[in-house]
Amino acid sequence: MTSLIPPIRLGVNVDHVATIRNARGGDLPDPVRAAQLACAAGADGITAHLREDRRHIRDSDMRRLREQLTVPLNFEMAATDEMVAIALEHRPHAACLVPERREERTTEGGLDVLGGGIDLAHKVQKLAHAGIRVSLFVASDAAQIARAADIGAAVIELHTGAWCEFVAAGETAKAAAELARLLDAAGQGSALGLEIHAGHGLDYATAEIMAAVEPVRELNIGHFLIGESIFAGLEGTIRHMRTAMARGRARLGAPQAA
Ligand SMILES: CC(=O)[C@@H](O)[C@H](O)COP(=O)(O)O
Ligand SMILES: NCC(=O)COP(=O)(O)O
Repeated sequence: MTSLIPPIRLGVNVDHVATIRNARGGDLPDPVRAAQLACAAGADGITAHLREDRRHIRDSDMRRLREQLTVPLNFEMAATDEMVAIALEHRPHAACLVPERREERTTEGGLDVLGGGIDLAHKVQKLAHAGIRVSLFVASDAAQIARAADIGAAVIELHTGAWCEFVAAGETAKAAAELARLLDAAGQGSALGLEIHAGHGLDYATAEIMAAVEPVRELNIGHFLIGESIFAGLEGTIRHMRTAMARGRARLGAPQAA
């Protein structure tokens, strides 16, 4: 019997290989080498976020990733004219539009799709017309998700950061409430015809849980994988993550409790 469970992809985010490189300047460790190793170990795609302040990924990294990778490249970018021009130059497989604040330590909250108005809609259309699959990085907010579908995004990536923080802090009630919001958002987005991705702050345990959410088709994971690879190596870490995701996905095919 063939399985009807849709597969789930793993996108490996190599930003924080560049963070370590940039701590000393120079060229090592090379995020492109990490991307190639990640692919050899089972990543389905690579994600890189070219921040406006270039704190980790550099313009030359984007160019080299685009030239040297054979798997899909997911270019995370702020919704600015500068980043749209760079995306149009490199034509990655996907562009994920994310909110960006210079003073933040990492991406806080989702993109304000409603507040982005017609300007954001035009940017989405421009990228899509160039053959780039457009994803919007959003919070679990029904109005923002509805607007993402209205302006022609193909994908939403749900921000799992708050949920992961509650899980890590042992705040079980808050974690359960946030997970319920993520599940609702995944269901809503899928019903609107959007492909659903999820990411931010995921580790083995939280990725396993997300992999068991049927509409979720891709997880993008970086900080945990790069950190863990110090202890277990990048290849071993990615294989371990794939096993955790497969275990979560397999639950969809298991008999459900009455
Ligand atoms: C959009 C997102 O959740 C991640 O790609 C994140 O931006 C990783 O990079 P930072 O750690 O710089 O936020
Ligand atoms: N879009 C999320 C991503 O690419 C990775 O986020 P993180 O695992 O580095 O927090």
